[in-house]
Amino acid sequence: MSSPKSNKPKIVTGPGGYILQDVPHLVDYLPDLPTYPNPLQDNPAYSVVKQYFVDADDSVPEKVVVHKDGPRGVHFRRAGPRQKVYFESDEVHACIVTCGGLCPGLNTVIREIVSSLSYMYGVKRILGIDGGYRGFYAKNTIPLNSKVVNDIHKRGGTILGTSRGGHDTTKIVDSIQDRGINQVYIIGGDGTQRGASVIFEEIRRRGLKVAVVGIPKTIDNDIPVIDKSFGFDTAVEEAQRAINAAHVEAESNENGIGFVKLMGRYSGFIAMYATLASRDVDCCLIPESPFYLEGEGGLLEFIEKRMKENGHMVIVLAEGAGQELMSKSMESSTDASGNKLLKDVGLWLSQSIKDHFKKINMVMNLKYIDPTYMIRAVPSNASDNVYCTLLAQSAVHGAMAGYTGYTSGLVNGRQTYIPYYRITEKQNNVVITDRMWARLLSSTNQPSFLGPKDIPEEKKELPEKKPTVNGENSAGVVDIPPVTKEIAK
Ligand SMILES: Nc1ncnc2c1ncn2[C@@H]1O[C@H](COP(=O)(O)OP(=O)(O)O)[C@@H](O)[C@H]1O
Ligand SMILES: O=P(O)(O)OC[C@H]1O[C@](O)(COP(=O)(O)O)[C@@H](O)[C@@H]1O
Ligand SMILES: [Mg+2]
Repeated sequence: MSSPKSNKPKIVTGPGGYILQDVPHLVDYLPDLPTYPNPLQDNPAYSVVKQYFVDADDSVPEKVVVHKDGPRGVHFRRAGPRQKVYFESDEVHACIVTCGGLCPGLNTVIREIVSSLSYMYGVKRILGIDGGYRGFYAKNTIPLNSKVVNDIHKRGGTILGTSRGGHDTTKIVDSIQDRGINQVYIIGGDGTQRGASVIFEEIRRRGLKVAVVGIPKTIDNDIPVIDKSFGFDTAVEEAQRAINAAHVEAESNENGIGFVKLMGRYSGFIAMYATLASRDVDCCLIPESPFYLEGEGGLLEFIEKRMKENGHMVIVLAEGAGQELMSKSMESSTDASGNKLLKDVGLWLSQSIKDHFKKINMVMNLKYIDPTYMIRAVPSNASDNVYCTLLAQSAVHGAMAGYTGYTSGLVNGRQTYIPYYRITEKQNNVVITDRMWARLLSSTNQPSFLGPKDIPEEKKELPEKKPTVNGENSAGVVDIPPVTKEIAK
């Protein structure tokens, strides 16, 4: 195991190739902290639960499908209430912040963090940070209690407000220290979790008794390790409304094309799942799967063929798809967080399709629907609400138990604590050589548009050998393109 005071990963190994990628704990750098009995043991809701405290040695495997002779592999610490806590109820001064883009379920997570702290641990002092990271030092705080958050899960967005950019570690940690905050709940995507990681490092460097907890939010589902992000199901469901409308328009017009653009900067999960769910989609285009327009095997040839066969079609496009096809001369810039701003591939592609049909002198009616922000702004659905609740409760149990520097996340259906480096090192992407994308291709009956040059070498050589993720090969991780992140303050 690495030295507890260092910022090296905490790795515990065991028999049979067992590896625990553990999360930091306050006692790693404050060894003499007192502990207290968990107040949950007197909570009537928990008194009937047979084993309500999680065993200290419980962990959750990252991969559930393993070869019979293979090692036990990587595990994460199981989330849940512990017998001893490192904070007394009166001592806790918590804060919650939401950062990055919107995602259905943000308000539910806020509500459930507040409820868990108040109802399970008797915490009375909870602050909302207004408007993302910069709210720590540039804005007033919002006092939160069960009454204030009672109804908020029925609303989209975040009652705390959010922002991009403005992450100034020193100012943020100064503010945490000055206000006497000792539990920080940070809800946000990949960028936010990177920010949380540096806040945690600074807090550890200063030797503060402050638990830093991340809760992963990403409508694009681009955060690795976790099964999926909260709000993703809601987004896929909401996308159905746009796809249905596109289908109705397409069917009702002569040679109609219904064309829907969905979110997905680098990861096409929303487009892929919305397509699979709908069954009305003839072609799905995502950032991970290159395509080309002209010539044999190109997109335009396929559209023409499908139109001649069916008289209408529906196309779903993720916003990050085909970016490389658009004019290089079009200026590309970044948002305040350093994320590359995308060119509008939807408008460009619909114009290219229109031009093509004009050229071949064929009647065609294209209706372009861009529901991107509508999908993101809705409240979360029932299953996401349950997910948000468990996520928030797990996050709170971990902080009360003294864990810090972690992201709370669902792994193979179990709540876990994941060290930041596993969340921030990679990005979750659709792996187009895996089974899920093949399922989509066979469902839409679209060509892959891939040439041999588009298939990674290792996939050509080792088609069968790679162990599957969750038994389905449904998602993979790739390195984040270095150009995407330049932090603007
Ligand atoms: N590498 C980083 N280090 C510190 N803060 C970061 C980093 N990347 C992003 N952030 C901050 O995290 C916040 C959200 O990031 P952003 O990329 O906009 O959204 P998301 O977290 O949803 O991916 C912003 O305030 C941004 O300044
Ligand atoms: O216009 P905004 O608010 O910058 O958001 C647009 C982007 O937000 C996203 O929903 C992802 O946002 P996050 O990185 O914050 O999760 C992308 O799909 C989209 O490109
Ligand atoms: Mg992001």
